[in-house]
Amino acid sequence: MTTDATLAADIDATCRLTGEFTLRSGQVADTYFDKYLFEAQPALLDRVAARMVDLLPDGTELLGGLELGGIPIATMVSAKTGLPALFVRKRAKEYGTAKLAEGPDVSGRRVTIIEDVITTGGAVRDATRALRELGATVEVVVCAIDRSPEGEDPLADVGLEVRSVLTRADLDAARG
Ligand SMILES: O=P(O)(O)OC[C@H]1O[C@H](OP(=O)(O)OP(=O)(O)O)[C@H](O)[C@@H]1O
Ligand SMILES: O=C(O)c1cc(=O)[nH]c(=O)[nH]1
Repeated sequence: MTTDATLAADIDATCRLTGEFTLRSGQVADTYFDKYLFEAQPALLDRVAARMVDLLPDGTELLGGLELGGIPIATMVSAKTGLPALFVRKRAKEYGTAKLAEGPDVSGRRVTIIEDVITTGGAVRDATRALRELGATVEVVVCAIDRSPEGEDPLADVGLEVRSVLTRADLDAARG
């Protein structure tokens, strides 16, 4: 098990923006965690990925990184574990291989989704349904930041367990 006592404070100091932000869900928030600001820093990305390795469920066969922000994280976790990565598009490409999930075939494989931020769970829900339609078994998402309302289980409706490196409460508590 990796311990990283300052990760929450370091991510918060790097990523927290304040202002008025329209989120993917259409919600308007006064706080935004810009994941690209930690993903762009290899040492921080490495620390987040190290924590994710500990959170991966046994039996994971493929790491499904969601476009766009989940992809660098999934790649780093893949490098640490040797598990193959998938690069999961929001929409299938309309030419060439026309794939939604780039990389190995997912049919019959156990995919753990790797995501950057969860707010309502909408993006992860869409990807879960799409991967299941392709024949994957999807039971767990590992995310860097879970900012969904405390005590709620945003993906229970699709039977998905959320495992997060950091919650909104962790980031608020670590705020300098
Ligand atoms: O839980 P939700 O309410 O769906 O919100 C979280 C999603 O919103 C962002 O996606 P966006 O499309 O903005 O991200 P990208 O920059 O990774 O493409 C974020 O990366 C999550 O995928
Ligand atoms: O819900 C979102 O769209 C969202 C929230 C957030 O804090 N960071 C992010 O990248 N997306």
